[in-house]
Amino acid sequence: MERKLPVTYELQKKSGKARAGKITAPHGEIETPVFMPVGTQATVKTMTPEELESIGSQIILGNTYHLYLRPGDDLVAKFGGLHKFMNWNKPILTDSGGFQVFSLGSLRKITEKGVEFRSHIDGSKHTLTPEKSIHIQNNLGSDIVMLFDECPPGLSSREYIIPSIERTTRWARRCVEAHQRPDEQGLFAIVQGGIYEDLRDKSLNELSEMDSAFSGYAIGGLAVGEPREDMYRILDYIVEKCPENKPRYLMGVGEPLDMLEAVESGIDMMDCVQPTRIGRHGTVFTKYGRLVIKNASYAEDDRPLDEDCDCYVCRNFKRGYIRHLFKAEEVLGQRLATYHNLYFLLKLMKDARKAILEDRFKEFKDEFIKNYNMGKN
Ligand SMILES: O=c1[nH]cnc2cc3nc(NCc4cccs4)[nH]c3cc12
Ligand SMILES: [Zn+2]
Repeated sequence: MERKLPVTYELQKKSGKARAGKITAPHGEIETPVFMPVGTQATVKTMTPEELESIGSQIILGNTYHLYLRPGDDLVAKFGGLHKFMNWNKPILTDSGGFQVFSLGSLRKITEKGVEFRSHIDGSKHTLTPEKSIHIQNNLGSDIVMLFDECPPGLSSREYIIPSIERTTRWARRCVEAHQRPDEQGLFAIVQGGIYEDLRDKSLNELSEMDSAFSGYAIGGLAVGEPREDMYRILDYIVEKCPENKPRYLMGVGEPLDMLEAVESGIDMMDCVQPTRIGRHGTVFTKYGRLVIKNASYAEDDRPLDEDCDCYVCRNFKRGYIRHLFKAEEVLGQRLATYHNLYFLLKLMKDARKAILEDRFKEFKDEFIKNYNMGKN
């Protein structure tokens, strides 16, 4: 008989292809659409768990590659797993590490067995395999475990992608076999196929053979340098073909306009390092587009970062002050910009959810895009 999956999804409302729903995971419920802040090394950089909760974070991401290299998944397990180690008591999704090996590791070699690489920290040699990736994620104790996949470089040829999909499918079978806690940690599939509709079908069809093992489906292989219109075309094609009764997760997307396009195609979950990374460098999201706070024009500007934002930062600090903090290299500047950027994306998803529930998502999206493209700051 079909075993009960540890992560389940309830579709609550559709507005076009856009969906509002609720994910139930071992560490709590998640209202979707949802943005997932990235906590690479067991911390969402510069934020405390208390601050993350206060801005409405429902689920965060941990990186298997980083935590395996440092401090080691065995040590995290000794502390009772990642939730206890970092004092985050809501859901956590861990990625599988394959993508980070290629975006961070060096001297990589990909074989049927897995991926050989040298650590970006100390150059030590390692091999990550489907089994090893799943066992690390079992040690971390995340609510959602990602398959170990290959994300072909952006704009790879069909000749490269076809065999890559077939190996990723063989790896998927090995991940399902290796999973030690299928009743406690939900396993998500990752659909590949580049920018080719027929290869997206191929990947999804091969993974669907194992559907009973999957709590959700991720769309991989995007936001890796392909033209925006290709990403949108593929999303519009493949997302609605994923099972309607399971969450759909778009990996690596965190630009406001891309997020709304993804929601419109039927995506429920997204993650991206952008809001925290650009925040630390002084770029913030506002209703009217991005704003680079170190720009001299803001030196005497007594407006909040975003006059339409009701976050703690926008209610208490002016652009001139935050610019000063960045110019003086005061770490509070990085914290305030990060806090606001995360709040901005979390609120965008909350507003998108409300628009879907009221069946006016298209209007909501068009209005946001009109303002965001004004660029008047
Ligand atoms: O197919 C994928 N498989 C597993 N992890 C991913 C993470 C991903 N992150 C991005 N884009 C955001 C980026 C982050 C750093 C460089 S690009 N695209 C991604 C694709 C994948
Ligand atoms: Zn704000």
